[in-house]
Amino acid sequence: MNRAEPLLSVRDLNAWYGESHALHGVNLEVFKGETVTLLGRNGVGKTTTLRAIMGLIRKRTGQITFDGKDLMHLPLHRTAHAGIGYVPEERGIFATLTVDENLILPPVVADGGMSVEEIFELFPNLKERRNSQGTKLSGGEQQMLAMARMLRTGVKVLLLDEPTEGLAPVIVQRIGELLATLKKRGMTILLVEQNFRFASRIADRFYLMEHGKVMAQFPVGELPDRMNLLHDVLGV
Ligand SMILES: Nc1ncnc2c1ncn2[C@@H]1O[C@H](COP(=O)(O)OP(=O)(O)OP(=O)(O)O)[C@@H](O)[C@H]1O
Repeated sequence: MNRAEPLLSVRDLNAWYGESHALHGVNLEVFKGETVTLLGRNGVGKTTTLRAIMGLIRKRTGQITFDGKDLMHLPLHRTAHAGIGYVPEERGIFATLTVDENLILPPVVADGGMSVEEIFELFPNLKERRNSQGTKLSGGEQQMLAMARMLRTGVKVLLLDEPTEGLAPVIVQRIGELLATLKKRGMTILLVEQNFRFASRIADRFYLMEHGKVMAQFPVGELPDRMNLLHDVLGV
């Protein structure tokens, strides 16, 4: 795959919750090794975009291509197997299982995933807590575990929904460092983030969403020129 061919491509994506039309033709692309952030106010459709890519919203139209595969026509259980790791906002840690058990539960979908020992090198705090139950973890530890367990599976892209939400600044910084390390290791990341300062430090490119569609996109280098727009749209 070369730079001209995106790893993930979304074209004219529409999605509905019952009769409620939530996405109105989203277009976006993520290239291999990029960190791309979806920005936008509450309710503009960022989470819905991730869920529609994963196939968790079945009432959808448009085209979604990942690593050369057409995701629109895959059954739900095949989407994760195609190599996309989704970390939802609510994190989805199994409360009654230990850190170790949570880590080994998701099935390996492709070669190239990290071993549990490699994961513990990257997340030493999880190693210390390896026998603790999910319920006993702090919010930051749960977020790290939710990300860490995807790394074992060999996924090629991570879809992360607001990984810093509700976390203390020092933990937010730690998550930023982890994402930078994953990026150095070649991981491709599509991030939904309300914390603009956090996103501006780690993203290569931004998509700004409004009313269920992308209203602007720009690389990190254009951030200074886009601050007025971001101020108007996001209030930052
Ligand atoms: N389960 C649902 N049923 C019906 N409508 C929904 C559902 N989830 C979201 N919506 C609606 O779809 C629209 C897009 O919501 P979405 O959660 O994708 O926005 P968002 O940009 O991720 O915002 P937030 O940061 O608040 O999650 C909103 O109008 C929301 O009210």
